Amino acid sequence: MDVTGENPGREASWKKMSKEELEIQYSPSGWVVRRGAEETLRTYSQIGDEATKRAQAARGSLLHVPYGDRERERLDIYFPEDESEALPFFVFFHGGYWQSGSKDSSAFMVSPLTAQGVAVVVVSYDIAPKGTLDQMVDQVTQSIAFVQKRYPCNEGIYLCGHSAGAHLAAMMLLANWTKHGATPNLKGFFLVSGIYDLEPIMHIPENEALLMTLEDAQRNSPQRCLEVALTQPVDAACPVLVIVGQHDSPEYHRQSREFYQALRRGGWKASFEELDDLDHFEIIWNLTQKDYVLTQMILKTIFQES
Ligand SMILES: Nc1ccccc1C(=O)C[C@H](N)C(=O)O
Repeated sequence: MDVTGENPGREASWKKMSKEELEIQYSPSGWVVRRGAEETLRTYSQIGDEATKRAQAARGSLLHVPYGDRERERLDIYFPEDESEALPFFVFFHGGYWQSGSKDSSAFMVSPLTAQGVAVVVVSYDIAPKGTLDQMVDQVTQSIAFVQKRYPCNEGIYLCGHSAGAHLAAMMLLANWTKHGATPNLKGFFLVSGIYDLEPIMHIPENEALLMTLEDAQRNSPQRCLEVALTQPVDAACPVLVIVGQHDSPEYHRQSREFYQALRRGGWKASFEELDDLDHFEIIWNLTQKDYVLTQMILKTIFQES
């Protein structure tokens, strides 16, 4: 029993870490097992670049569509052969610590999903130092409202984010849609290897570009917002999959598990999946493959087979 009556060791677990240990815990490439860190990062961009080139070259896509006035407020839409507008839409937010990556290297899942009749949207947003976290959250909200307005007959909008992108997607569980003029038909969330409490990030070198204050970190932490807001899920039937790789660091595991638990307490239909023998990067680049366990999980959720 914890004598303080508080959650035993929870916040304390990272607050007791040295700066060096925090930096290690929050460096995903330091935990990979099959390649070196550098080679992993290279492979990740290579696979992303190639998948995106292939997807963009195929017919049936709308590229660089503006969802706002700023230069980075652009998205790509990839359609299945059957170009109906009554399709499920899978919207993807890339990772890269809110300071790297773009839609032009993140279209990993286009081929296996469009082959099954799902439209895929890949979104760019203003990464740091140009964009602040508040702006990124706002842009992501705007991009989803845009998809809803443009395709009002959609058969569901499914949000997926990786790493920092999982954070942005998770913030959408708490979004204020009235401000954006459309309530999206959200039918599912896939949160892959994400960060849901931003406070530890203030203490690692990545914050030099983000320049988060404690208030910024707290306001943009879905973990904290869920715990304090006590909002009911807009749709209690909407599945939220919190997914982490076996070879993600212990802090990434802790973040995913605690966010999953907060979702459950908040009444969300959340599930937690640890994917066997995968690191922070393989977990997303494998989405180029139709037989990959996560590709199959996504398709099952969209087409509701159990
Ligand atoms: N999470 C990511 C997602 C996509 C691309 C990079 C990252 C990184 O975290 C890079 C970090 N500088 C690393 O070395 O682990």
